[in-house]
Amino acid sequence: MSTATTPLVVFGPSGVGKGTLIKRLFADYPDKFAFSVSHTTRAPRPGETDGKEYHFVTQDTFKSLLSENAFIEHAQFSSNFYGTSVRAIEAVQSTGRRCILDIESQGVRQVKETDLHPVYVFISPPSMGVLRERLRGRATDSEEAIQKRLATAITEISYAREEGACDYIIVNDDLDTAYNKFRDVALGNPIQGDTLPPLDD
Ligand SMILES: Nc1ncnc2c1ncn2[C@@H]1O[C@H](COP(=O)(O)OP(=O)(O)OP(=O)(O)O)[C@@H](O)[C@H]1O
Repeated sequence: MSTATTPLVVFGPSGVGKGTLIKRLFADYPDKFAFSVSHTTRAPRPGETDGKEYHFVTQDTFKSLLSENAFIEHAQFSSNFYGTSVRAIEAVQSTGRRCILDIESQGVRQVKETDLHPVYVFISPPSMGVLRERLRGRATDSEEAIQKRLATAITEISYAREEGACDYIIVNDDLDTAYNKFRDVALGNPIQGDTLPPLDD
């Protein structure tokens, strides 16, 4: 299968730099990569267009799509449902682009049950201390929200330690070094992956 048809799943704790890496990839290769458009039951925010940021659907529609196995992964955040449909991935593939999925380990586990067979990349922080500093430096969350994200980070990291959880581990310490590795994986070039740091600090 060519890389244009094999999706790339990117996961890792919140604040590790997934968005930073993906944004740079999209900027460098605007015609090669894209996110799929997810479904959500949450209301559109001002400026959001149906089919662009999300496919906005009702709870009933979401449930019927779910029962038709339309989603390769889905999750609930507060009272809203979010899901990635097979068709949304196919829509990206039909443009000749590689589909990038930025999801949590809960979603990764679900994708593993499907016949999608993507490439899985785990983005690791160099240490828990650095992750904490990045979350604080981003200054988008309260200290309480940061503590919650750090607790969730433990779940993400312990999943990455499981046998066969990921094809590649990239430690996002120096951004350019991590990006070069990430770009190579995204372009379908094999890399020497990193080993997971102890992350016991
Ligand atoms: N290698 C790096 N060195 C220093 N700072 C970095 C590095 N990579 C990312 N950052 C910074 O860390 C912060 C978190 O990055 P980012 O928002 O991309 O994380 P994320 O994994 O996408 O988080 P979320 O899952 O919550 O969206 C940002 O302020 C970003 O600029």
